[in-house]
Amino acid sequence: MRYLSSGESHGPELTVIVEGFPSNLKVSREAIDGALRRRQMGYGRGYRQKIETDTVEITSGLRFGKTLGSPITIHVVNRDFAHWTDRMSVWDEEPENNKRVVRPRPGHADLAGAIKYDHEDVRNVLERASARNTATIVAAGALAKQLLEHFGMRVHAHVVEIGGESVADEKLPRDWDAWVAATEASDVRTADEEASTRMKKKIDEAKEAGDTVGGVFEVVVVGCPVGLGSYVHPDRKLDGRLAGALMSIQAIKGVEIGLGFETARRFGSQVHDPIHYEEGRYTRPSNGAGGLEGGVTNGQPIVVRAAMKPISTLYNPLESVNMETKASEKATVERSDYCAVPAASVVGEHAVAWVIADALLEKFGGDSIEQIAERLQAYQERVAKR
Ligand SMILES: Cc1cc2nc3c(=O)[nH]c(=O)nc-3n(C[C@H](O)[C@H](O)[C@H](O)COP(=O)(O)O)c2cc1C
Ligand SMILES: C=C(O[C@@H]1CC(C(=O)O)=C[C@@H](OP(=O)(O)O)[C@H]1O)C(=O)O
Repeated sequence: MRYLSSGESHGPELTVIVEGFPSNLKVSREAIDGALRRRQMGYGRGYRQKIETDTVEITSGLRFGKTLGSPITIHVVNRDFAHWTDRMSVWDEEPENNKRVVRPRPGHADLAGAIKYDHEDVRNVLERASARNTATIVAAGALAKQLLEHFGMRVHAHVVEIGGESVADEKLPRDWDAWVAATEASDVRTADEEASTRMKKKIDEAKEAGDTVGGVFEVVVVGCPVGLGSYVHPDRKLDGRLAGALMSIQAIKGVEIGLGFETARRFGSQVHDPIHYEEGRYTRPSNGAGGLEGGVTNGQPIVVRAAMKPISTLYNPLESVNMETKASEKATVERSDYCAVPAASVVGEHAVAWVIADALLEKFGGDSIEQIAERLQAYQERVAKR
């Protein structure tokens, strides 16, 4: 299964084509729209989200709401394009009419991208580098999530840290449904109200100072069968594939699986999960591995964390250089978010769902939902005998 996305942040639309998705899954368009809405929300977002109401139009790959096995084309309109038609014209080339962006913003692809692609106007870089494109990750991932849900797997993300303010470990939710409900009710997507107040204060502080903050989110997958991914070759290791999917989200600077970086500070006996055999099945009393050993799922919940750097555009800008005159000047200020960790957690949730669904299809093949179901059931019967 693969997907390809396109679209500039202030162009007419974003497009995603999903290929290799199995046939006969009844798809909920409302669920995709719901996921897109969740991505738009969160304390610290900028004015753009008041303009956009992301919803999908699906123009291929479905018939009467069921997948056909053919490529699925999804469109998300950029409502803001209406305000940018001159500056974002696809055909007319009148750069004189354009106010060019020439003072690259530190932390963005602006400078390196302009040099790499020979652009005089940094807008030619920032339009595609923008995290607006994360709507396409969510749209494709929302399809993947529905596939996983069909087979009893659930994926959810929550925010565990913003600007150094974190959710206390003992407050990390244990009950799945209560956790999801609490996360969704929170405007910073954390189930700990007290931490949420501290996080919002940090975001307010940053906003007041013309500054920005980052944070950490966690994605959890439950119901995954043992044996997705493989230890036999580097590019088949599921831990590497998950890390790659999360790291390629804009502004993600670190990924941890299970105890992650903490493993480096502990003795082995405090890191690895003992193996027991109880009531006819293998059990693990802890999950420091975060559900992955040797790049293979071990049947425990998958737990992955990602660290997001503070938003790059600062209203109180850092020093930059005018690329035309080479004079030292302040960086360009583009309309911006102050904190997008809650939004990024929704993106991460869908990036993870995509990778897991892809691994599920690899293991169980199948062009249709029915074929996958047969193979999954046969496999689970085998696993039960081990
Ligand atoms: C959901 C989301 C929203 C973002 N919003 C903004 C924004 O409003 N302004 C900004 O400067 N950067 C924003 N970013 C981050 C930039 O896109 C990112 O810093 C830039 O692409 C470079 O990141 P990289 O070096 O990790 O690739 C956002 C990122 C995400 C995931
Ligand atoms: C548009 C989205 O995020 C954008 C990501 C972004 C960036 O530089 O990454 C910059 C901002 O763009 P604008 O200047 O148009 O407000 C954000 O709003 C979105 O998430 O839908």
